Amino acid sequence: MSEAALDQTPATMLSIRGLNAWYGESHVLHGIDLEVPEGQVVTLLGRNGAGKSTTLKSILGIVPKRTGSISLMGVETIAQKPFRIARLGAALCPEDRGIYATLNVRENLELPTRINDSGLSTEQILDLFPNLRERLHSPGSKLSGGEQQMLAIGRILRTGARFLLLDEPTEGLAPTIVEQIGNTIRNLKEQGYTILLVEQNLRFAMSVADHHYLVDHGQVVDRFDRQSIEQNADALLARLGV
Ligand SMILES: Nc1ncnc2c1ncn2[C@@H]1O[C@H](COP(=O)(O)OP(=O)(O)OP(=O)(O)O)[C@@H](O)[C@H]1O
Repeated sequence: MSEAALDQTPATMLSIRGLNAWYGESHVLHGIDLEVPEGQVVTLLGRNGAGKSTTLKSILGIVPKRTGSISLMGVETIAQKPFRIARLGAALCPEDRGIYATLNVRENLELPTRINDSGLSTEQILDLFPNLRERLHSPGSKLSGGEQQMLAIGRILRTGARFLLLDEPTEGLAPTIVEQIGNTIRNLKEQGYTILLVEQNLRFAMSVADHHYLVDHGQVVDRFDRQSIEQNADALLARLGV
C-alpha cells in the first residue's frame, strides 16, 4: 500500500492566512488565520459584529478590499473574481437567505447556474426537504422562516458546490426546525460535503461541528475541538454574551 493510502489526514479544503478586509475606510478583519479540512464541519463563533459574516463573504470574494491569503482546494483566490471562486465549488447561503419573494419555490431553486454536473436534482432536494415539496408553487414571500432556510440550502446544493458556507442558518427558527437543519448538516457531512458555519447558537454548533473558531474584533482568538468545547462551554457562553 502506498504512503498516500496510509495517510488518513483529510486534505485541506480552505486555508486562510493573515486575512485583512475593509468596507471603504473601515478596517474589519485584522489577520484571520483558519483551516477547514475537507469533509468536516467547522464553525465560526463570536459576538455580533465580530467579523464572521465578513470572513465568509471574503472567501467568496464579495468584500471589495482584502489582503492576505485564501487558498481554496490549493488555489490562491485572494485576487480572484467571485464567479471564478464559485466555479471552484464554494457557495454561500447568506444570513438573509436571499429568497426572491415573487418567485415560487421551484423557480427560486432552479435559478442559480450549475457549476458542474454533481449538483442535486430538484427531486433530490425535495426528498431532502419534504416540506418544500408541498410548497413548490408558493411564492417566496409566503414561506415560513424554516421553509426559506431549507430553500436557501437546497438552492446551493443544486449548483454542484461541495464547500458550503452557511451564515446563521438557525437564526430565528423554532427548535423543531433547528433540529431538522442539524440533521441536514450531519447528513450532508456524511455525503462528503465540507461546511463552514457561522453560528450564535453554541449548543447547535456543538451538535454538528468537528472544530470551532472563536472570532473577536476581526481576529481568531481561540480554537476548540469537540472535546475542548464541551469543557469550555460555560465560559464560552459568557464570552459570546448569550
Ligand atoms: N457592508 C458593510 N459596510 C460597512 N461596514 C460593515 C458592512 N458589513 C458589516 N460591517 C461592519 O463590519 C463589522 C463586522 O461585521 P460582520 O457582519 O462580519 O460581523 P458578524 O460577526 O457576522 O456579526 P453579525 O452576526 O452581527 O452579522 C461590524 O462592525 C459591521 O458593522
